[in-house]
Amino acid sequence: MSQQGDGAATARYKQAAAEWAVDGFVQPGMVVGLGTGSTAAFVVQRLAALRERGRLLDVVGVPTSRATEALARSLGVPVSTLDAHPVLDVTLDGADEVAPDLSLIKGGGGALLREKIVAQASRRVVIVVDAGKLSPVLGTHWPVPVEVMSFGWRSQARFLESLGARVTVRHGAGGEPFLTDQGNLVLDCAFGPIDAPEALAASLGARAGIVGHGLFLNLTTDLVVAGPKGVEHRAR
Ligand SMILES: O=C(CO)[C@H](O)[C@H](O)COP(=O)(O)O
Repeated sequence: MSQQGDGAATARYKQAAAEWAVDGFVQPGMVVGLGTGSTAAFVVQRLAALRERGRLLDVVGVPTSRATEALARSLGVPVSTLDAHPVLDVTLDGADEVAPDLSLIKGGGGALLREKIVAQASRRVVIVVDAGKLSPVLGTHWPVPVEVMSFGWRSQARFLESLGARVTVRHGAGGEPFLTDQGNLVLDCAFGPIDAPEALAASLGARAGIVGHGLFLNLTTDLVVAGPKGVEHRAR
């Protein structure tokens, strides 16, 4: 799932931002949260390329999805678990939409729950994006993914509609309902521009059956954004 499309220029910006972030934030011996999606894949590829040059050999990654774990293993990047490393030095991850205060919508790849767990366990959360992800107000360009248990999911859909969302059940490429790594459904909730994300997050967080949502508030410590003018770093 991709909002802006993955044109060649967008892919180049994602790669440039990912490489800048790895080079700038990953130090020898660190335990690094590895996000999910095409930008996070560039992070994993950079770590693998540096390993091939004999650098960052003792860095260990904690993947946020089975897909990222498979990629890291295939490229020879060592992986571990959050249980083995309950506090991470830094996490590098992408995002779908980034507001000026560095709050985010995430979960386009369906890994929102593990991504948030890993981000909350990290001393530093570095979000890596192409400039097309920047937005004046969360919700302007992207729905909020909400992960729900399949038990009673229609009840959650009605609840989300009562909050003002247009709700779509996410499906996989083959037309089957998309299931997260936890076996849950994702309801993509188009709210339009969200005036009060904290209040919305509180409502979502209080509802039984909702196991996670893609509003990432007060988690980003650093943003690395790449676009036609180059790479820019913003710290919160
Ligand atoms: O939240 C995510 C996955 O759950 C991704 O970080 C987000 O969807 C951005 O993806 P990409 O880097 O492919 O544009």
